[in-house]
Amino acid sequence: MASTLSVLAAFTIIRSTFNEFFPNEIREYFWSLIRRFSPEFTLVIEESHHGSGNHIYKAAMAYLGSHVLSASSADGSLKRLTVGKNENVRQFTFGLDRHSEIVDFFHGVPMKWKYYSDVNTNSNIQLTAESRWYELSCKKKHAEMVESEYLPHVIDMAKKLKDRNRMVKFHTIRSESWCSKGVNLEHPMTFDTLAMDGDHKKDIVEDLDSFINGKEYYKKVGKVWKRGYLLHGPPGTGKSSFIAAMANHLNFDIFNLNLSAVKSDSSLEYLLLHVSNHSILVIEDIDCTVKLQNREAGDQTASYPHLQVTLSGLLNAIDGLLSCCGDERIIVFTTNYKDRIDPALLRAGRMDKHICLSYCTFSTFKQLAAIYLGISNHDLFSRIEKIIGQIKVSPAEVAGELLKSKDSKTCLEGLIQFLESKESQATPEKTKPQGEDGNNNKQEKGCQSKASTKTDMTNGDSPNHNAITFPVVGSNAMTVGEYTVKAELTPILSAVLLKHGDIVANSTLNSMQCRSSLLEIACGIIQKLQAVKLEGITELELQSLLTTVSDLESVKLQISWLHKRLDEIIEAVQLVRRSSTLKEDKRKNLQEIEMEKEMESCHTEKPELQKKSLQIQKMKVVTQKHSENISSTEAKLSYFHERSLVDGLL
Ligand SMILES: Nc1ncnc2c1ncn2[C@@H]1O[C@H](COP(=O)(O)OP(=O)(O)OP(=O)(O)O)[C@@H](O)[C@H]1O
Repeated sequence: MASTLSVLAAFTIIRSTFNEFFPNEIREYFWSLIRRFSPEFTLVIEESHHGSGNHIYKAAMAYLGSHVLSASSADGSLKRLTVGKNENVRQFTFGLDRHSEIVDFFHGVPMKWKYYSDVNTNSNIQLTAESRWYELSCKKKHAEMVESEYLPHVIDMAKKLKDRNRMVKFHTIRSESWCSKGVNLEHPMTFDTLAMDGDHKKDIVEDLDSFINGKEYYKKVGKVWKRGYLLHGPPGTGKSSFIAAMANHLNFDIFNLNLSAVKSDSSLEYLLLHVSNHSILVIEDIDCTVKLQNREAGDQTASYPHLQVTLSGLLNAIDGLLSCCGDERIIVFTTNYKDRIDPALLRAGRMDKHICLSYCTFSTFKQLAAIYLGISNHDLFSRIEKIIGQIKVSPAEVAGELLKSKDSKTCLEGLIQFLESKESQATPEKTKPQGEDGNNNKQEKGCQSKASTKTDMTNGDSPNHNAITFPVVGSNAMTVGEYTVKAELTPILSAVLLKHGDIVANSTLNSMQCRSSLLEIACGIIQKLQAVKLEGITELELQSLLTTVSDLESVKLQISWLHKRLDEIIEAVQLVRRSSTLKEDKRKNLQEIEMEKEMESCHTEKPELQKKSLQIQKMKVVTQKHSENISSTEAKLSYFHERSLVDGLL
């Protein structure tokens, strides 16, 4: 290589001396003669090609940029390099300086690259334009290899280098189209810092890698190059963190699609059509953002009539448009309730991988301790192991405790206290809701949730509110058909029997007295819901009602419709809480932005200014996300604000 370069250097000197003494026409003639008899051939790769950007030029720039630094330090022949960086890349990018040369070896064949630029001045219109080009030279006998192998290799490598170095962007929608630029996603989560049980992490990373390296495979088997992931599990178990880790691993942009802000199926199609390649399309809380409730569970439209995107609209958009107008795309759905999603959405080919992120096990805790505290063992671990297996605590809660101090012992003691207080707050076995997150009575299928006997009720409800009394058949009883219930409940019972048929007909209890009591309890729940507004009932009260409904279902009372409605109301109550937290966060953020702006005006030094602007930008993004979440939450809540809690049930 050294000798090749010294020959090249000598050749350059002769060439420039020659250029000084002879006019242009003679020089041109001379070089054309040389070229005719030369064993070499040269490709000129100009910056623009037929009036538009030349992809090969751009690829050469990126490809050579990755070689120049090592070439210059290897033999010192390259004395001048260009270097640069902007907000769209992670690392410095290097390049060949004007009239510099580099030799790249491909299958042992030297490929000579030289970079040129020239300024052309048009004196008539006083316009100057710089033209830039690369010249790639090699022996004529390798011309075919250059075309069929080397240039594709340069393009392929350039793409990989570019993908590796680009900043991951986060895109959101505004007024039903994607915000134009997206913001840099500088989320630090990676698969190394994400705690997960067992070998799941390894499997997932392998799955992602085989997906991005699978272009040829997908082509061969005639499949569109896309993959769907369903992330399910209770709040705070790392679903969003998982998406960030995915984006960082693949260096893919995230397109966060808030379906409740999309007004129609055709708007959805438009949005999906404008998601770029090499990206992750995220649809969070899929179970409650569109009319996608499990079709088998009954009428969907009654539940959330304000939502516009339909299940078939979503299926069409995913299968139709994504299939033919994009490449290398990942689509991620998240939900806290997998069993509420229609099976059509979950089938392989749409959601290829279902990943459950569940409550913290001892193994997850140990990973968090290693990540947050840098320890793999401690005397206090055995106490934590004992409690953590008994309660439902999310990794987010554990991580929060581990962040409180830099001292491991203090953190672990704090965590033990926290776990113990959760354990003591939990509702007793008899009234516990059975759902995975303690808020939903259904156990998530396919999710390794812990066999917990406790529930997390952190909404400040007093345990006394749990005591709901039901009417008992007494002297003021009246009959409806064969059943006798308290007089005030007869209108409800009549309406129930009319709308849902004889819901007690299949009950395992045979006596009319028992059956009447079951009906009376069910009607009592409806009466209770009729009498209150969303704000007038606590989550704990609702959980208690739900437990009763489950008991009634266990003796085959057909009231899945009531169960479903209670689930929805509980979710709405949680949304109310979430909405007020978001509003508070947003308020604080806006305050902080104002303060940062003031401080920005006090800083005159450029780096400080940039830092402040960056902080403000980040906070604006968070605030924007909060606003979107608040409006989607309010949209969901408006249904219950405008109606009775039992609207449509009777
Ligand atoms: N598995 C995990 N490993 C490491 N950290 C975690 C994990 N799960 C949660 N965390 C921590 O908790 C925080 C909140 O978690 P995250 O937002 O990812 O949960 P989520 O499941 O998306 O919650 P939600 O359903 O409420 O949106 C994260 O920023 C992270 O610090």
